Amino acid sequence: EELDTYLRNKGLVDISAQDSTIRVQLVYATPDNFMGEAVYSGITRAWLHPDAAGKLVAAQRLLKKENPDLTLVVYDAARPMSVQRKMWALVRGTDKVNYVSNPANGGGLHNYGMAVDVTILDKTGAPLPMGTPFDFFGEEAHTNNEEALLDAGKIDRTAYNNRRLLRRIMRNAGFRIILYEWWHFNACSRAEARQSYPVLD
Ligand SMILES: C[C@@H](N)C(=O)N[C@H](C)C(=O)O
Ligand SMILES: [Zn+2]
Repeated sequence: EELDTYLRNKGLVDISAQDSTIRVQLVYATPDNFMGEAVYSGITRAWLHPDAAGKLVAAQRLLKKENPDLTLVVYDAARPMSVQRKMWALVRGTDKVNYVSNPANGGGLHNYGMAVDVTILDKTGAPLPMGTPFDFFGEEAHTNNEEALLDAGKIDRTAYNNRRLLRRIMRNAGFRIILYEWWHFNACSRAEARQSYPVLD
C-alpha cells in the first residue's frame, strides 16, 4: 500500500470511491502487460487527480444512460515517473516509441494523474471488441484513420462502432483522445498539466 499512500498524499483520489460502478483492473500490477512483469507494487486502487476523476465519473454516467448493461473499466490511471522510465526503456530506439511518453520530455499525462486507459465491459464482464487488445502497439490501435482500417478489413464494424461509443462518452465528459491508442484519454493538454498539476515521481 506504499504507492497508494504516496498517490493519496499527492492529492489524488481513488476512482472507486468516487463511483463504485466503475471497474478497475490494474494491468501493470500484474505480469500480464507489455512489459511482462508487474511494475506496480503497493498499489490496490486506481488514482486520478480530482479534475480527471470528475470527468471519468461523468463519462460513466453518460455510458450508463446509453446502456445500463455496460460499464467503464480502468486499466491504468495515475502512473509514477519511475514506472514511465521502465516503460520507456523497453520501447526506446524501437518502432514503438509513439506508444509510450518519453520521461525526458516530462512524461505523459498519466504522470500527473490526468490520463486514464479505459475500455467498456458488457454485463458479463467481458470487454467489448475494440479491434485490438489494450496496449496493442500498432496501426490497428490508431484513432485517426479508422474508416481506412475498416475498409481494409483491419478492424470490423462492431469494433469501429464500439470505439466510437467509447470516444463519444469520453469526449462528452471532457476528455481528449490521442492518435495512437484508442484506450487512452487525456483530461487536459500537456501544457496545462505541466503548469497546473504536480508530477508524480
Ligand atoms: C503504455 C501506454 N498504455 C500509455 O499509457 N501510453 C501513453 C502514450 C503514455 O505513456 O503516456
Ligand atoms: Zn494511457
